[in-house]
Order: sequence, then structure tokens, then C-alpha cells
Amino acid sequence: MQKEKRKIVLVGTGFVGMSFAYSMLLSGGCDQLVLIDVNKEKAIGEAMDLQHGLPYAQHKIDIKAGDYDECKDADIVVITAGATQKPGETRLDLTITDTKIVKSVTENIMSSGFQGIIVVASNPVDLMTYVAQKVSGLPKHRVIGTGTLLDTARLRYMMSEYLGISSKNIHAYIMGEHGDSSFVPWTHAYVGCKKLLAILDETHRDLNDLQNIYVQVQQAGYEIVNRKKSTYYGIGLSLNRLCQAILKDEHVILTIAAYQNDEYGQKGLYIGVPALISAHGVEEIVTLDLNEVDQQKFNNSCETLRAIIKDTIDPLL
Ligand SMILES: NC(=O)C1=CN([C@@H]2O[C@H](COP(=O)(O)OP(=O)(O)OC[C@H]3O[C@@H](n4cnc5c(N)ncnc54)[C@H](O)[C@@H]3O)[C@@H](O)[C@H]2O)C=CC1
Ligand SMILES: CC(=O)C(=O)O
Repeated sequence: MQKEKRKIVLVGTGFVGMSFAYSMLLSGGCDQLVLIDVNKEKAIGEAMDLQHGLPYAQHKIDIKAGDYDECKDADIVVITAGATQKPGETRLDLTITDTKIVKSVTENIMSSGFQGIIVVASNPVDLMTYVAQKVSGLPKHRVIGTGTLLDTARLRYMMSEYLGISSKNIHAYIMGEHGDSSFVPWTHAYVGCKKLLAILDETHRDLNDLQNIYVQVQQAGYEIVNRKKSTYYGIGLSLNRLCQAILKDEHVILTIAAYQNDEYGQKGLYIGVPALISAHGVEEIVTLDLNEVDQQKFNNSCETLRAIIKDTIDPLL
């Protein structure tokens, strides 16, 4: 992005939003950060708290609480407003509450004249990205959900621990819903430039280990919610990574929720896939030649989301 000042507006100053804001402050990833929340006092308090740390931060950022008119010239609006899962709930259980919140937030954003990129983290994130796009009317490549970005980070961390190799060299991706029907296309996983499955074979490791790692990734959100009620640092850093990719026009491949236009035989919904991210948003979806089993998993994930869009979301929009 060629603008002099890189501006982000954050809507939702709860745990997720403020973990993102704090990581933005540490990385100096933008020049202006505006905080919006339905609870205005909270947004003001959070802005004050961050401002007071600025003398010890490496980067100067103009941080303030504000209103939706601030979205007009923003490069990115990040939506983290929403309800959190209670122990025993799935992300999909948040659908009705968060559809109403994301709809009203998106209407407010668009009434400012906003023309940038919307990034959504509110859950269920694939569906809330659909809501934000439908309500905003923005081009589909300029509305992006965090999708399986956090799940992929969890996978890379766990694989790195398992193999004793830096997560930077783990090129493995979680695809599908950010939720229970996600999956890993293991045949497309690499460690450095070598196929993961070949490494496992050569080192006499058990294929079941991979399945155990996937289950730990899939259950990670629940495990954390059970222990500390919500998860936020991981998604805060994931949001930071995605916003950096956009603001720096990185052309980097990240697994995010992108609108499907038949790249994987599915249309009309957002879901987690590897995609090339630049200042334009989603430049293109990276298509993998999925084997039959993985394609079936992807289709199942899409069917789960599609049914909720039809029965629950579309009637609310
Ligand atoms: N995509 C992902 O990987 C992850 C997503 N999440 C999701 O992020 C969302 C936020 O989670 P937390 O920050 O932990 O929740 P939180 O309860 O700490 O914060 C939510 C914030 O949204 C605000 N809010 C609610 N309605 C609003 C509205 N209409 N307009 C503006 N602000 C509004 C609340 O006042 C509150 O400050 C949830 O939907 C959660 O499920 C959480 C973790 C990971
Ligand atoms: C809460 C959530 O979506 C996660 O931590 O994966």
C-alpha cells in the first residue's frame, strides 16, 4: 500500500482485539490505530492504557478511541466484536449472536464510505466473513477471514516440537472450516523442501503421530477455553501477521477464509484455503490437487457451513 500513513481501525476491544492491538504496538505494523467498541468507555480505557506504554515501545503509533467515521480513510478494518464460546459450546453455537453483531458493525463501517479491506476474526469466522462481505457489498477478495490461520500456526508449532525443526520450515496447512470439520492435506506438507511423508518413512515415525497432532490442533481452542475461558494471544498474532501481509503488499501464502469460486469445486461461501495475500487482499487461491479423501473432507466442511448459511444466516441478512 503506497499511502504515507497506514491506518487500521479495530472494532471490538475485548481480549482478541486488544491482543491484536498490543502485538501491533510491539511490531510497529501501522501508523494509526483507532479502537471502536459498543462499550465506548472500554475503548477509551484500552486506548489510554496502550498510549501510556508508547514511551517504551520501539515504534510510534497514533492510538486513539474513535467512532465509525474513522473508517473512511482506513486501509483495514479488523472486526473482533462478538461473543465467546462457553465451555461445551462450539464456534457454530455463536452464529446467531455474532451474525447480528457483525451485520450491524459492517453497516456502520460502510456508512463511513470505507473502501479498504475488512479482516474478520469473530466466530464462527468463515460464516462471519460471509456476513461482512454480503452486508458490505465490497469485492469478495477485499473481505478476508482469519479462517484456519490460527489452526495452521498451531499445527506448525506442534510439528516443529515433534520434529525438532523450526516452525519456519514447516510448510503444512490446515484447510476447511475454522472448527471441527477442518483437516490437513498431509500429502501436500513439506519440511523445508522435503515431503513430510517421506521424512516420516525415513525416520521410522508412526503415521498415527500426525493424526494425534491434528486432533490436538482441532481441540486446542476447546482446551484453552476450558482452562482460561477464551483464547486470544494466538489469534492476536495471527491477525497481526495477516494485516502485515496486506499493508506490506507481501504476496505471501497464508491459510485464510477466502471466497470460493470453484477453485476446489465449491462456490458461494468463505472457507479456509491457502491463498496469496497482497495489498489487494486475496490475489489468488492456491489450488492443491487434493486426493479423494481430502476432497471429501473439504466438501463436508463446505456442506456444514452452507447449511447454516441457508437456514440461519441468510434469513437474518
Ligand atoms: N478466528 C479465531 O481464530 C478466533 C476468534 N475468536 C472470536 O473473536 C471474538 C471476540 O472474542 P473476545 O475478544 O475473546 O471476546 P470479548 O468478549 O473479550 O470481546 C468482545 C468485544 O466485542 C464488543 N462488542 C460486542 N458487540 C459489539 C458491537 N455491536 N459493536 C462493537 N463492539 C461490540 C464487546 O463490547 C467486547 O469488548 C469472538 O467471536 C471469538 O469467538 C476468538 C479466538 C480465536
Ligand atoms: C476460540 C477459537 O476460535 C480458537 O481459539 O481457535
